[in-house]
Amino acid sequence: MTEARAAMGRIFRAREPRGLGEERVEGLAELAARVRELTEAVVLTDVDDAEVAAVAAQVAELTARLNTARRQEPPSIEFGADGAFRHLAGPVTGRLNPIAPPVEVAVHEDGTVRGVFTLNAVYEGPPGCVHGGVAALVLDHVLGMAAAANGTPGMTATLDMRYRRPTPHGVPLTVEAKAVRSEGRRTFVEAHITGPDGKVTVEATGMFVRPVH
Ligand SMILES: CCCCCCCCCCCCCC(=O)SCCNC(=O)CCNC(=O)[C@H](O)C(C)(C)COP(=O)(O)OP(=O)(O)OC[C@H]1O[C@@H](n2cnc3c(N)ncnc32)[C@H](O)[C@@H]1OP(=O)(O)O
Repeated sequence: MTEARAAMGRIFRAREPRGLGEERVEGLAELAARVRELTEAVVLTDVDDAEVAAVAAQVAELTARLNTARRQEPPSIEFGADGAFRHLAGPVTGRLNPIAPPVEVAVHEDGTVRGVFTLNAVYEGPPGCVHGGVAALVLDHVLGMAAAANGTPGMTATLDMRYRRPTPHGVPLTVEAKAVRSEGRRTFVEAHITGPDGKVTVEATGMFVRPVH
């Protein structure tokens, strides 16, 4: 973990953000959670047209309120109080990003990254199933985290997916990733998603290339 932190620090030193502060993080995470609920409600609502129009007008007002003070960029990767890096506004694990499920991840001492998450109907592809591109999004992210946990963070150069069986939505899923080897600037990582029955639904391998600095 220390090696991973050093490597991440080297890459992000130039744009290491000021931390948001835990109180602000919790406030923004609460806002993102409410917007996630709103998004699901929009996808599933069956209220009448007048109510849809009224809610749309109210949501536009709320968006305008948030836009009265805007950052130039979303919060980037930073180190939390526990020393682990966190991607607060990322689209997979980011608690501050309403489009992130979010996947709750833990990085273990041996470099394995494990996450638990539930994808609701917002992420549907085929009826009742998670969209394959969303599964790829989740897997790419945890593969990247595992490359970083290995002390060899990098950009995704290749991503191979094997969709073994449909991934159901609305039920708890787990994801696990681990770096298997590094050669020069390249790190090879494997990952999979498991359904609630313990069966693997999707497998992925990724090759990550460490940027030159
Ligand atoms: C940056 C760190 C982020 C960490 C965040 C962690 C937490 C968040 C997790 C978020 C996770 C989300 C992550 C994301 O979403 S990352 C976003 C999605 N990925 C990208 O946008 C990457 C775009 N591509 C590039 O930037 C460059 O092409 C890269 C950096 C990949 C290589 O360009 P560069 O010019 O620097 O490299 P090089 O040409 O000197 O080649 C170097 C070596 O690599 C080999 N090679 C290269 N490409 C390929 C290929 N396609 N297949 C097979 N091999 C390939 C090449 O043969 C050579 O090997 P060797 O001859 O040395 O043996």
